Amino acid sequence: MAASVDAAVAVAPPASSSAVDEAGGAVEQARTLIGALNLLSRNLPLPPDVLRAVSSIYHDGGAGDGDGEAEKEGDEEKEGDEEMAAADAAEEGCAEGADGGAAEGATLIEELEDAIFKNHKIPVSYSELAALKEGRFNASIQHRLAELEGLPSTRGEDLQMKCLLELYGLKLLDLQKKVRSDISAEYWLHKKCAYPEKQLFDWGMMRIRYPFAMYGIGDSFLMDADDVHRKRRFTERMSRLEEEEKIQADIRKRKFFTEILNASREHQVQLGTTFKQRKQRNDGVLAWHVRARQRISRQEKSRMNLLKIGDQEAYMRMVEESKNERLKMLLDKTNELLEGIGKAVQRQKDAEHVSQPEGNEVPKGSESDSQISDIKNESPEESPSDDDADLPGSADENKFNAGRRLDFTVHSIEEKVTEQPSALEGGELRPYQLEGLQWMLSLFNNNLNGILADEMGLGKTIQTIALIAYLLEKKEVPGPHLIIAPKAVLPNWSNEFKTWAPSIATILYDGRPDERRALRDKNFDVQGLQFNVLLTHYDLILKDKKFLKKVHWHYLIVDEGHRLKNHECALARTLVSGYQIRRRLLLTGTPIQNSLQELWSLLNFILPNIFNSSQNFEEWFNAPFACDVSLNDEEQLLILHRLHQVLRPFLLRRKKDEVEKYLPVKTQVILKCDMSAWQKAYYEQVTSRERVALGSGLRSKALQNLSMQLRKCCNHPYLFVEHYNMYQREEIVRASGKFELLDRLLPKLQRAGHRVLLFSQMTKLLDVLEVYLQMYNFKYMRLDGSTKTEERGRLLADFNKKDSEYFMFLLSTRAGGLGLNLQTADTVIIFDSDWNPQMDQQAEDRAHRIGQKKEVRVFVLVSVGSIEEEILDRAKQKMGIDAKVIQAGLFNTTSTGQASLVAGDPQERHKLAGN
Ligand SMILES: Nc1ncnc2c1ncn2[C@@H]1O[C@H](COP(=O)(O)OP(=O)(O)OP(=O)(O)O)[C@@H](O)[C@H]1O
Repeated sequence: MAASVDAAVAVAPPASSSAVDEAGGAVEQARTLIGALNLLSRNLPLPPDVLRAVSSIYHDGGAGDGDGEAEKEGDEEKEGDEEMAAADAAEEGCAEGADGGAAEGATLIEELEDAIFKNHKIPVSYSELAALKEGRFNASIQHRLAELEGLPSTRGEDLQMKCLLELYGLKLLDLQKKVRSDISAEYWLHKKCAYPEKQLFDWGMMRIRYPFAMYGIGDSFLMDADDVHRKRRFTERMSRLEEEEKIQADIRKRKFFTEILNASREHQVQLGTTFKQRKQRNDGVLAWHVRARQRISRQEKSRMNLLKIGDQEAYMRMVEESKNERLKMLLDKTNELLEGIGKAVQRQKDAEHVSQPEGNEVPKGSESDSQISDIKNESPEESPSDDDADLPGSADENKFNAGRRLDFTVHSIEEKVTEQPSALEGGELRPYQLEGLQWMLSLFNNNLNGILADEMGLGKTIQTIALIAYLLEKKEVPGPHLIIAPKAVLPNWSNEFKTWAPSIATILYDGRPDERRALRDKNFDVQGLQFNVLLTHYDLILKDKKFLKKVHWHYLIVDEGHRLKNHECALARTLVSGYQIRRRLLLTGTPIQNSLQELWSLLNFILPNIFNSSQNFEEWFNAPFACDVSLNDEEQLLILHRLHQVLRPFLLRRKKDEVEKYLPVKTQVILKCDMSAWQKAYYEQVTSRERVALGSGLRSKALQNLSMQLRKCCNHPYLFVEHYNMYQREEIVRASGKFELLDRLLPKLQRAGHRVLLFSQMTKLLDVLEVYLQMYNFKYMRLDGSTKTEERGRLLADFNKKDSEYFMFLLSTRAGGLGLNLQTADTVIIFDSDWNPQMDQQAEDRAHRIGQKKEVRVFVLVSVGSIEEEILDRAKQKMGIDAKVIQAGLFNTTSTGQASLVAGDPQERHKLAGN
């Protein structure tokens, strides 16, 4: 205890000069301290007043200031031990040179401090304690340094050296601490950062350096005291680690984002490449489709071109190559039809061959002999028959040239006509007329019948007369031939026969019954027939069937053959069933008037064994005209071409602009006129009244009647009143818009030297017109259904004669539109249009025909806002069918291939004939 007190005294700070002034206080403090130490050495608790005094002394700074202390931290970490060892070493060194009780005194002081702190009621924080210890430690170092520096140099050399070493060692203490701390931190960081995944765990362990069990409950103060340095270091390290970690996290983040960025860039590049590839692929596919479409449309175009130029074989080859199943099916079906027709034709020819072995039909011309002999010498077995499926060439080839094969089958026996028969005296046949004659002769030679369908005014009458003359002259076929024509046309026929072939005996079988009986008595005598040709009209075919059917007619020629457009009509039935006729020839300028059905009826009439089913025909060929069948342009054209192939061998049609190049043109002008107030009132009344009538059930009749009444309104109101003569001259014009227009037009036409044909559907209107023309002193003639046959001839002759005084010819469209030659007129007025546009066209062509020298003007009068506008529209539609079927058909001889076959390679003929 004494030692402790001494030590306490020894380590007590030396008294300064100022302290001397307070010496009393210091003595007192020393006493207090000594008393306290005595108590403590006996393990007695410090009374509160002593403790307070000691505390106050201590806190006033006296106790710890300048003390050279050394800490003992037995369980401290290595670094702590090293520090303490260094401190101890320093203290040991000092002890040798100074008094050795200083360390012991310091220990007592520490114990005293600890006791004070233990008994201190106010808790001392860990940091305060740490700071206290640190302060004590530093003070002892400073104290020792001062001691060492203050030592006299007179001591022994060894001691002097030791003291110097200690002095330098202590001076290096701070540096040593710093170096050690840096090295350990670096080492730790290096170690920890090498295994970043362990960091969290290690950090946790660092924070809980010792297990809690090592400290007793309530030893938190102690724990804190132990950890003070460690925590500080840890705090530093932590902050460094955190910093490092932050940097690492930042680096990782950057790396991560860089990777993401790179990946996204890579992805973008990849996407770009993929898009590029996909685009390339899509572009390729698109380009392929475009090319395919272009190829298809090119193919379509070239197929259409082939169709248009009529190269069926090349066309069909292209269709075969294409993958168009629909076209193939159409071709196959129509091919079947063509094959069927071809076989039927062959059957008919064979049958005729057998039944007429004497063969009037065999050509006798020297030129044709060689061509025909082969066929003539053929036995029936050798000739191509319907069941000869083994015609040369592959089935495909047969399919490709089915049209040509049909053509050849029909016209297999050819006879070239180079000059007209000498009996034809009236003029010289034009080249196309000679071709027409040759075509008709070909049908005759092949035991077949046909339709001569040249445009009106191209000389069908003359060509027929030429055929009859040729048969008489070259074939020794004198007839008898029966020519049936509309009554109005009979005089024309009679005149043409007289003009062109006066040597051919012709009788015009017409007139009253007694006149006809007289004719029969004269010409049908027991020795035979006294005529070559009998001309009559349709009515008498029915009326005088009893007599006429007894004759074996060689040729039946029906002019205006479209009369037979209904194969069920009485005339057709009578001719087919009641008459003995070997050959039939139809003449018509308008083979199609309304529908394809009509055309089939004509074909059925001329060749009933071949065109025996309208069903197939219509099924396949009516499609382009049916509203409910959807066909594209090519399909329509194809069907029309196939139809033309069927028709071509049996139908010959030439158009004026093709063959009569010098014929002046015909122009049509539609003149629209307003109706007068009177006409409009009537028009209104008719429509409202008929509307009421329509409700009563008689719909179609009412409609027909309505149409007729409306057309009357459009023409003239006088058609509704009885005594129009009572009106004044001006009234007749003012009452009708069309008359007003005529009133302005006619004087001009007359002054300009034109001559006018005026056609109307209504004879009553012709009456009104007559009144008007008389009022104005226009010279006119009139022809309608009531005009007698002999009178008609005279009228035509008077009108056509040179310097005729007649300015106008009034004609009813029905009676005057057919067969008349009125080419001395150059103006045609269609006062009211027919529902059938072909009727109007026939009327127009009375003037526009061979012999016409001037341009022909056609004026069509139409009342504005009336039914007549609808009639015009309908007319256009109907003309469309005609344009498709007939006009586009190239039914001239060159396009039939017939001419080319005649002139062509004999091998080709043989090939087609199957020989
Ligand atoms: N080769 C010719 N030389 C001179 N005139 C001709 C010739 N051919 C025809 N004609 C004349 O042309 C006119 C019309 O001839 P044709 O009456 O035979 O025609 P079409 O075709 O029968 O007419 P439509 O169909 O109207 O009855 C007639 O006056 C006729 O005399």
